[in-house]
Amino acid sequence: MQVAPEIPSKPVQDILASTSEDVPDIFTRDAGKLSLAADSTTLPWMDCPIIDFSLLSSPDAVEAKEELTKLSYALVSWGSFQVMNHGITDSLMDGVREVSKEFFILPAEERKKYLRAANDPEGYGNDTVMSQNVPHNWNDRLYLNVFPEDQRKLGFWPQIPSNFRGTLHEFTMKVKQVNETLVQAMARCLGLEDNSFLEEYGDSVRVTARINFYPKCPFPELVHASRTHSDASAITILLQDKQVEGLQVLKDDNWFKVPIIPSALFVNVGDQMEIMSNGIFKSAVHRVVANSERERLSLAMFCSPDHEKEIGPLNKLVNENQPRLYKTIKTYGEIFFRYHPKGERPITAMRI
Ligand SMILES: O=C(O)CCC(=O)C(=O)O
Ligand SMILES: [Fe+2]
Repeated sequence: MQVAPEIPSKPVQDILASTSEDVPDIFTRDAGKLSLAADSTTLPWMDCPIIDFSLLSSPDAVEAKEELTKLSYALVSWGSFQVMNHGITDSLMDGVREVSKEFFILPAEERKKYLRAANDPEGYGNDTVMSQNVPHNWNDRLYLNVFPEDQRKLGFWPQIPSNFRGTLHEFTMKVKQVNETLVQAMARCLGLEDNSFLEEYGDSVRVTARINFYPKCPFPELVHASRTHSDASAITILLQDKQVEGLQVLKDDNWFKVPIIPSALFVNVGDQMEIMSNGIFKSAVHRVVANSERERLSLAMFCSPDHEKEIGPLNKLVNENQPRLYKTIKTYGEIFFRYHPKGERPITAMRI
């Protein structure tokens, strides 16, 4: 498929600084269809299981089984859940939030050094948009390949603050461990060998960090902070803002607000796990709403199979009662970037 040309945009912060308009129209293209602000006050809170990570590998078989049952429910119903006792300290989580925030509030001249190129997601700036009908997100993000280490393009890694690189590295190594344990538990949920999904990852898990900064918006009901989407990953491990909500998850056609649970990580199933599980686990459809009072920061760590690895529904999950639902695919990340910028959902094109 031909890659459509990108419709260029600057970081939201810099557009705001250079215009007299409250909300420029590149952000409000489908404002007629939006009623996000009204929704946000009246929507119910998401009431999904909180998984105690430490119990997933408990030597007490009954305890471990109970936690696995909770996890199974979360994976097939919500496609997302909160995780406690994951082994990442509060001080590391605060540290990574802190260095991220420090980057986003640097003067434009300094931030500019890390701007991404057209049609390439890696680096700093607004997301790629390829259709005049698709609004830009009210979101500046820094998108970095963080693992394997030889995939890092350090030119995009901020030098200020000086502890940015070390802190993100430390956080990445911890997230990698959380991914492994969770993906093993997810295989157990389906009665499979622990490493069934990890083997599909190929030589190594790929971790991409997406640090999201959502500036305050004078008319939040007119914009998307992040348009409705599901992630391209196998699973996403998300560090939410500590104080400002905004993330919402879709379940059975209804939107739910995701609460902030201090010390917890929010995990969602991405498209590649939905494909590998032959549709048993649901990739979570979610969005983020803007806020007029406060800016918001989040850090999504996308854990995915190696780009060169072909993935598809696991053979053990395909049978007469469960026919194969998805094609075998490679480099899903690239497929994602052909569909999402046009406002389309890539996973629907992967169905047989
Ligand atoms: O900001 C959030 O809470 C979620 C961000 C998100 O969905 C993403 O980066 O893919
Ligand atoms: Fe997402």
